[in-house]
Amino acid sequence: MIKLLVNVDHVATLRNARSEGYPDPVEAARICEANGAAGIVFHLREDRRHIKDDDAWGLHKAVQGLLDFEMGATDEMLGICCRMKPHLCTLVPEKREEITTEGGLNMPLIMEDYRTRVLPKLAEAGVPVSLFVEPSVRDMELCAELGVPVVELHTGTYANASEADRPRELRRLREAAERAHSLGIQVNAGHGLGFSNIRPFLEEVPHLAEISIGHALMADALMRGLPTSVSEMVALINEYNA
Ligand SMILES: CC(=O)[C@@H](O)[C@H](O)COP(=O)(O)O
Ligand SMILES: NCC(=O)COP(=O)(O)O
Repeated sequence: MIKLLVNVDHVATLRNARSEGYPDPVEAARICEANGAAGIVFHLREDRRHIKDDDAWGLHKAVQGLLDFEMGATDEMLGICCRMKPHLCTLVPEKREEITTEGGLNMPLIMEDYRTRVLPKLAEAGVPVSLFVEPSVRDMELCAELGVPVVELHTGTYANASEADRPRELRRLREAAERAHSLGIQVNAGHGLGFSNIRPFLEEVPHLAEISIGHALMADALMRGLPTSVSEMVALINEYNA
């Protein structure tokens, strides 16, 4: 059963453009859940460019379904996440100068730090961890070595690929999903997905548990309304759950 989690970061982006206090990401989360989303994702960035700490805590209080807290693995974020105890903490590479997350974690580079500093803190707080990773078989094996229960496959390269390159990107996603599943790891996926590209992805990639969609869904919602965008995306995903 594939679940849709909606990322509400860019409700906060719109609010912050004028600092008027609206639109409210917590209210958006309520609407998403009322229209079939299984949960909510937010990314509390170090620079607080969209979601702020109060939003994060407001979401923690309001969300009835799954809450996925995306973050860079800084000591500050680990402290907040360990206090909050969301359903899932998705660790992502974060760069201040990036416009959005540009890819998955550099697995060989982070192994030692995650093994010794990051994962023990989250384990002690009882927070399940997902690593946002490139769809590569090697990286699935490194995730298994770290003992993480969940991965989120980065779908951004697929989402931005030309028609000619899409089959290759879908193959990489399929092979990574198969390897993660065979290693007993839950397969989530996200970044850059939306109505324009999700069908081939759902057709090709097996073992999906949770899909997170933010920017494209919020852009669609601006034109058609959040209840319509969310309920149509849930219905579309459910075609592949049948
Ligand atoms: C991890 C991921 O792909 C996205 O959720 C990303 O964190 C989005 O960040 P922005 O919302 O800042 O673009
Ligand atoms: N984890 C991916 C996510 O939450 C949403 O990413 P995007 O749809 O905003 O690119």
